[in-house]
Amino acid sequence: MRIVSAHEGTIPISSSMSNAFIDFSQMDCSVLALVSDVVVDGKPLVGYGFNSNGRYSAGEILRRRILPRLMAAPADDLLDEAGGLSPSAAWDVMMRNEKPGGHGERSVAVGVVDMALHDLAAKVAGVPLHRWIAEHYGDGTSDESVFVYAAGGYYAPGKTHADLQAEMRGFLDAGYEVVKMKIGNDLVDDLRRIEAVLEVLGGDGSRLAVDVNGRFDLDAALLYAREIEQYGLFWYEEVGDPLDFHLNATLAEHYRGPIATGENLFSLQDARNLVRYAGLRPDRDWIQVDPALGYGLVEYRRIQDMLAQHGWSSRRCIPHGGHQFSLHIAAALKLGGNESYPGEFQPTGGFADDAVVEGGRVRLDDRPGIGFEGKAAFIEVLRALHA
Ligand SMILES: O=C([O-])CC(=O)C(=O)O
Ligand SMILES: [Mg+2]
Repeated sequence: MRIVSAHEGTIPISSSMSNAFIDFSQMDCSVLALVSDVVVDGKPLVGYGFNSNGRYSAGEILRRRILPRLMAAPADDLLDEAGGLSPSAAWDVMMRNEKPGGHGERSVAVGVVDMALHDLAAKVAGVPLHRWIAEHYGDGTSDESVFVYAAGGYYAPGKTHADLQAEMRGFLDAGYEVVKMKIGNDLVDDLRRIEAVLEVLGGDGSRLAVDVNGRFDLDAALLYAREIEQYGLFWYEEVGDPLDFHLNATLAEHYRGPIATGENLFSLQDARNLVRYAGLRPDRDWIQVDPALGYGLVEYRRIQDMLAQHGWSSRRCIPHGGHQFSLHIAAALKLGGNESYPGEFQPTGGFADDAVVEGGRVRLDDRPGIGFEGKAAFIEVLRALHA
């Protein structure tokens, strides 16, 4: 098989909300279609990818470096020994003449292509991606359903505590059991917001995660830690700068509850430094590396191998991003779960339109590949790329 053409574009996923570090008024996203020469029912199979959320589109890198290398490679360089499309062989091609370190947003560009390659490989095999992953990289089996938590609770102009409560109630009504909200703007107001959400959760802090988005210095991290420890929260997320491992290690000495971080670490090397130096505790903390932002699933598997060598279970990983790609990865690599954005980051965010969350878990469906075809508003955008 051969990739006949690559079609890359940028779409807005902007909104009026903000976290403690950025607003999303200018947020956008790279999207990609890889058209193959494999024809089924009179149509070529096409693999689709996009770059999760939270980092801007990476079109320049895709257009100038990554896609030209992919498209110039002899077809055989992208295949495995059995003649199937090999995302790991393609990874080596895409990363030719790229120095180590300084991963920046190159990892985002490679992640978009890696997602499309995996979508295509599974479609060629005629199976849902989780099955393809389980067969090629896993133990041959996937979890039938995946734990998901509902992420939201953003700051937004005019948003009241009652609005926040209504949002969280909506998540519970939709079948979620754990919810996440943003904190980090103002201690007094944040404590009131947390208590408002706890009211909706019947006072059960173990069902509420809070996310600082990297805003705090060490003093603020410890101050908030002292204030929120009493609630017994699900986790305290990305408290300081993603690369400030010392801050995280000091926090872990003082805060007994679970800590989550890693959504802004984009490489094996960064994830390894996190595990080596950030004081994370394999019995309670969570690693949130997002395969779409961090060089794709090929790199994410290397991260999983590294974690296993350091005594970490894959069940301690719950990727950031709330996308369908990670949902398949979570099922096939037996992760702890996956993020979900029931309301945000449209049209890319969320799972298939017919996905049902029950008891805080979502079942995988049988659509071939990642299954963007089951997400009407998004597949329309993706198909327009190669129409
Ligand atoms: O607000 C964001 O950038 C998204 C985020 O941190 C998350 O989903 O954990
Ligand atoms: Mg986060």
